Amino acid sequence: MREGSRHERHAHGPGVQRHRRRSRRPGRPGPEVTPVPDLGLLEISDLRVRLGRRQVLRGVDLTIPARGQIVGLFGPNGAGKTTLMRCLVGLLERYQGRIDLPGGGVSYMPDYPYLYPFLTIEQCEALFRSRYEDFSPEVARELFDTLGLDRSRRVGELSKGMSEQAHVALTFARRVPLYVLDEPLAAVDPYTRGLLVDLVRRLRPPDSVTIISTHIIQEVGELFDEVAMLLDGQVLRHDQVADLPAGTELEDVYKQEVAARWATT
Ligand SMILES: Nc1ncnc2c1ncn2[C@@H]1O[C@H](COP(=O)(O)OP(=O)(O)OP(=O)(O)O)[C@@H](O)[C@H]1O
Repeated sequence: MREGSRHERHAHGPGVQRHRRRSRRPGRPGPEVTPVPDLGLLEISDLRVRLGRRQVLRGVDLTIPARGQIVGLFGPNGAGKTTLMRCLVGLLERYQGRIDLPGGGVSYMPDYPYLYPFLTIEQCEALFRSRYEDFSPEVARELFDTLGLDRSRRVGELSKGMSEQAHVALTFARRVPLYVLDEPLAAVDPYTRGLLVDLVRRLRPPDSVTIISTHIIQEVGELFDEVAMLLDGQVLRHDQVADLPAGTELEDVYKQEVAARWATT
């Protein structure tokens, strides 16, 4: 939990400019109007990050309205996925450009385990509950029950895949408009991956955005509504999965794009 706390503290740091929802005040009765959905928006404009002597992000532009969709973030090793995610959650504040997030909090799962190994899952759950007002014990219970994770077991005793499941479940048990998960499924077995995918689809808030970085493109292709491909610190392409030609294999698209880009540089 130690890292989670740190992340959350920084997730609202000064580097992140937030898009705020307008509050609605009761007014005089007026003409009947169809309410316009007050959707949040994730908007990244010309994001640039330098780490040491390396220009890691070189002008990332990405706009995603928060409509409950799941966005897959792909890209070869070193493309800048983790760096981009760290900017989004406020862990990396030294950047140029602009980030507007849907107001209301971020639930982040980094690419390494952070739960205290000496706590049971149940105790981790209690910690989340006391730490985050937006934590839903009902959603947590449904996630853990469906996954079949024994909540009385200590985190340190779990297998790698089980530990990943526990991290993912706790991440999604929070009710926030933005979920950011850095390679959450690498060690989870294919059957449970399917279960998790279904759970996330069913349980995510309808006006949220979920961003998941992964190298397992083929198997979880059906998970994503959108895919953004990052290469050399820039967004190479951003597609709605529904707009891709029928039968398109995401992995093939991705490999062709990377090969084409690297052939010209
Ligand atoms: N602290 C740092 N100092 C200098 N360079 C860094 C630092 N952290 C990351 N980098 C560099 O930034 C680039 C992007 O790294 P990042 O971890 O964002 O890539 P990634 O797309 O998440 O890669 P992977 O798929 O391997 O996880 C890499 O070239 C990496 O070496």
